[in-house]
Amino acid sequence: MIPFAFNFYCESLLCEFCVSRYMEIDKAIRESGDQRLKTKYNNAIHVIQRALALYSIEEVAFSFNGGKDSTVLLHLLRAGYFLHKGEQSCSNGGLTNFPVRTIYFESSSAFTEINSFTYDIASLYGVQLDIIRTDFKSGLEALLKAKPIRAIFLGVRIGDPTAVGQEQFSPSSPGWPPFMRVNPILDWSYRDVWAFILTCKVQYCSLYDQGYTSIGSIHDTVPNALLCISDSSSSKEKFKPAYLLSDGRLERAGRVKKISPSVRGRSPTVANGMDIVDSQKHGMLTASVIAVGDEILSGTVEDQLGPSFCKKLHSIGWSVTQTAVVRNDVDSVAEEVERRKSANNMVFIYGGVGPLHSDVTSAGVAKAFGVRLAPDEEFEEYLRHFIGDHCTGDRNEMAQLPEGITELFHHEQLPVPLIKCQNVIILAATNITELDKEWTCLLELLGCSESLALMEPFTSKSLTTNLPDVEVAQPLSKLCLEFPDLHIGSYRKSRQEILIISFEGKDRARIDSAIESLCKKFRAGAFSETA
Ligand SMILES: Cc1cc2nc3c(=O)[nH]c(=O)nc-3n(C[C@H](O)[C@H](O)[C@H](O)COP(=O)(O)O)c2cc1C
Ligand SMILES: Nc1ncnc2c1ncn2[C@@H]1O[C@H](COP(=O)(O)OP(=O)(O)OP(=O)(O)O)[C@@H](O)[C@H]1O
Ligand SMILES: [Mg+2]
Repeated sequence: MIPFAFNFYCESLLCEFCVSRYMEIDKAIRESGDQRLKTKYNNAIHVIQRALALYSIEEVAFSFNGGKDSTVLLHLLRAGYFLHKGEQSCSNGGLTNFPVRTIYFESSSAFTEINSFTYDIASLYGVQLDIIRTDFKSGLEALLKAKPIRAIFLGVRIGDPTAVGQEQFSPSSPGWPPFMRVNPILDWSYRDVWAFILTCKVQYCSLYDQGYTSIGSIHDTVPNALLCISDSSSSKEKFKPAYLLSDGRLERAGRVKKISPSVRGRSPTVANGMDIVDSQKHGMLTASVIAVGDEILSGTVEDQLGPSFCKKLHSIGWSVTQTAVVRNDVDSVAEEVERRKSANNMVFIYGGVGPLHSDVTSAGVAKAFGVRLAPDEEFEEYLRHFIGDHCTGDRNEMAQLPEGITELFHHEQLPVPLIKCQNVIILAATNITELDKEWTCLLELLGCSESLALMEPFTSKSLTTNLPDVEVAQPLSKLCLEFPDLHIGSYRKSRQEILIISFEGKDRARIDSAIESLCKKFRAGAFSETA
């Protein structure tokens, strides 16, 4: 171990010590016989060097939190910076301290071990920490206002739920302050991370020796049960170290799912804190319909599926609370799905399904649920039948589906199964004919289940009147308050034509009472019922 005091000597003596200190990682990797690790290392160093060529040192920052991934990244950045600058900077005496601005979002719900490891490592390697004590978004907003930062290095890896849709260089999401996210270890696996740490013999947080495999906050993280050594004689459970986890895909098994208080303990199909069975009892099930397509937003293509889908849902007694069109962009899809899935019993989404770069719907749904995209063998098998073998390969993007939340529903009329991720159904339809077919299959497959229960149909009546809007407005708003179980709407076909007032609900008697109540407020004959 290099003593902490080394920093002081380094200021004046430098060179050889510094070179060896910065290059010890590079040397360890090159001397190891692990070809895969060498490739991963070279790729990561390449990304770092590219970022350092694109941005000045004042324009980059490193987001460090003492976790294993950011620990790996710290060492890669040290090596990458040295390789980028070459020995010349060492003779300038510039490499004593870690040169990249480093930010740490300190939180009271962090493990004390993580906190102290972060501080210890910072002093050991001369890392000046900028401590931020607000949430990520506002912290970054303030930081970017105060400093010229344009790119931030993160230890995000492809298996992380937050990595969905990201590449090695990914601009921050819409709604976040603008910066480039640089993810040098995006393509590293869990095993690669431990191979690096063990090969280079670098320190890591002690929690990883106690069975923790991925560390969030004290409220959502426990040791990974897969590493538990059952010991019946002792009341205290013991765990093997994190690097012994054989299946890296289960790295997050110790992360307790984040559940919002209103949803805790309820079925995943929840609307406004009321689950589908409650909603059914009250005779109202709600859905949202989301279309994904830049071409709809630019007006190049008219969305015909949305209105048709609303009619179909309405015909089985469901209430559509919202339709939306979003861009072909993972974050836009994720944001909309996240909002809609907790406010409705079901969400239906179409567009952006397929193998093209713009087909991001599955990724957006995965991100909304905080899970990753993973290859789905069953789905791949269907695709193979449908498209042929040329669609498969190492990375058949189309066969990647949100992990752990996806159910496939196959119907003989459909070439590929319908995809359901908890209360979100992804439709592959691209035109009305395909939608009609998918809808028929959906009803056959799910019409008897809670997911798409057939509800009592809506019934409606309309009145027309010559009365001016101003006269009708107030009594009509009062009526809406008196009959909250009805949809009472009013519209005209043009400014010159008569006003139409529509009443819709599930109980015809209630509609009749509402009409009677409105008519009573005006002279006889003011309204006439339309057919
Ligand atoms: C420096 C930094 C930048 C981030 N940028 C984004 C972003 O652009 N978009 C986004 O959705 N989340 C962003 N996040 C949030 C992370 O994706 C993720 O939500 C966060 O690390 C919490 O992860 P956890 O839920 O696993 O604890 C950022 C976080 C950090 C620290
Ligand atoms: N509190 C934080 N402060 C600064 N950066 C953070 C913070 N939380 C997350 N990050 C950034 O996001 C990255 C991904 O976080 P994540 O929790 O997936 O990885 P990790 O903490 O490095 O390792 P582990 O998966 O074992 O927890 C981190 O490597 C770091 O760059
Ligand atoms: Mg972590």
